[in-house]
Amino acid sequence: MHLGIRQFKKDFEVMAKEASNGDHNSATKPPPTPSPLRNSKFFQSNMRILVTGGAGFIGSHLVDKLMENEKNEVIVADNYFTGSKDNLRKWIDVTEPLLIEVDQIYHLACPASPIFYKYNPVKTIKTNVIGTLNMLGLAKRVGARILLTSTSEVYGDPLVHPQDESYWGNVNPIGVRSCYDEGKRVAETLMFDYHRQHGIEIRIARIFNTYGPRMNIDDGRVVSNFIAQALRDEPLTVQSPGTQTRSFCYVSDMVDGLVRLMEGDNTGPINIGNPGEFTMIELAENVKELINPEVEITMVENTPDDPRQRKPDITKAKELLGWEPKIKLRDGLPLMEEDFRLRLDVPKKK
Ligand SMILES: NC(=O)c1ccc[n+]([C@@H]2O[C@H](COP(=O)([O-])OP(=O)(O)OC[C@H]3O[C@@H](n4cnc5c(N)ncnc54)[C@H](O)[C@@H]3O)[C@@H](O)[C@H]2O)c1
Ligand SMILES: O=c1ccn([C@@H]2O[C@H](COP(=O)(O)OP(=O)(O)O[C@H]3OC[C@@H](O)[C@H](O)[C@H]3O)[C@@H](O)[C@H]2O)c(=O)[nH]1
Repeated sequence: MHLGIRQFKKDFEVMAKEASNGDHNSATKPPPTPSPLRNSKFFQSNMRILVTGGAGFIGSHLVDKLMENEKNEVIVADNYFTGSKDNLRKWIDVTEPLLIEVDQIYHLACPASPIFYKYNPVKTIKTNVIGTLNMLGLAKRVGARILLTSTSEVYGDPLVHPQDESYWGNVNPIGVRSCYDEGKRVAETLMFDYHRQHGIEIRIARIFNTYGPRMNIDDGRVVSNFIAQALRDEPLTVQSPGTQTRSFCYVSDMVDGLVRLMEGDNTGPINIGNPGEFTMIELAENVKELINPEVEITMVENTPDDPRQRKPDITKAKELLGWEPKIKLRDGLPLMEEDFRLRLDVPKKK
């Protein structure tokens, strides 16, 4: 039986007080001893897992998956900037004081939609840098394994195609996206420095564009925009030139990949994404055909530094995790449509 989910509204600046980083330790320090609680009878049968950003889109699906295992106890830390309590409502059945001893940390907290991460860029970079530092401090203190959800945006506007993990990227360090992409690059650096210096068990997933039910209707990312527009009979806004590409992964495939990475033996970074690549015009045409053949497609202005191409090389994920995505874009879009129809109250025409 699971003990229920403990959920608290938390910001990493507050969390700083709880997680001692202990940066005075030298490079020769042996790995930290896992929390002694791990060996107790109770905790052998119960894995305690912290999910930061667990009220968000990917995070809440990950929580659902982790809660399928009745021995797991899941704790969520989220400040509800882009996440919502509704995403977790079915799990909130127990309110207890927070146990800050955990075995695993899935560190997702960070706004992911460009509109939201650019809204308060200083906060975005603080979340990525200070937030990750604090979670690493917590991992170090309790001996937990920590997984960071990094991003394909670490490759910037890539000059190598498709992108494999050895590519160092082409990122504008002073651009409007850098709070996010440079923020995630520093987060990766911190993960590896804590691993090398303090022996922390780390996992890094480089997530490529993920879509599915529960995305915020007005999240601003392309798949949710197009589906909401198609259902509202509004033109699909393709940002120019429309030939830029993305590769879209369905959320259940993503969550499966994240759990495999956490449970496996490889630190990563490992690309997790679906290599099916589409231009934004092709995506709009697919949404039009599948959801609303009457809807218009219109070309609008783009934002600065928009990557022109993006497609994961997933050789590493296949070989090291035995993972590959199962759900094609044309099968995933109708699943998301169903969820958006319910939330927008637009029934399917007969
Ligand atoms: N969805 C994608 O396509 C994608 C692609 C690459 C990487 N990622 C990464 O995966 C993670 C989850 O993405 P998502 O799509 O679920 O985004 P999301 O915006 O739906 O979820 C992010 C969650 O983090 C919370 N959060 C933000 N700042 C916080 C802070 N300072 N303290 C506590 N909580 C905070 C938000 O309230 C939200 O619940 C992010 O780290 C993102 O960078 C996502
Ligand atoms: O209405 C829209 C929105 C977006 N777009 C285009 O669609 C493409 C994808 O844009 P999105 O805003 O969905 O997302 P991006 O690919 O730019 O960034 C994404 O990928 C990396 C992740 O870390 C981020 O979470 C996510 O924001 C871009 O080329 C953008 O110009 C449209 O054509 N129309």
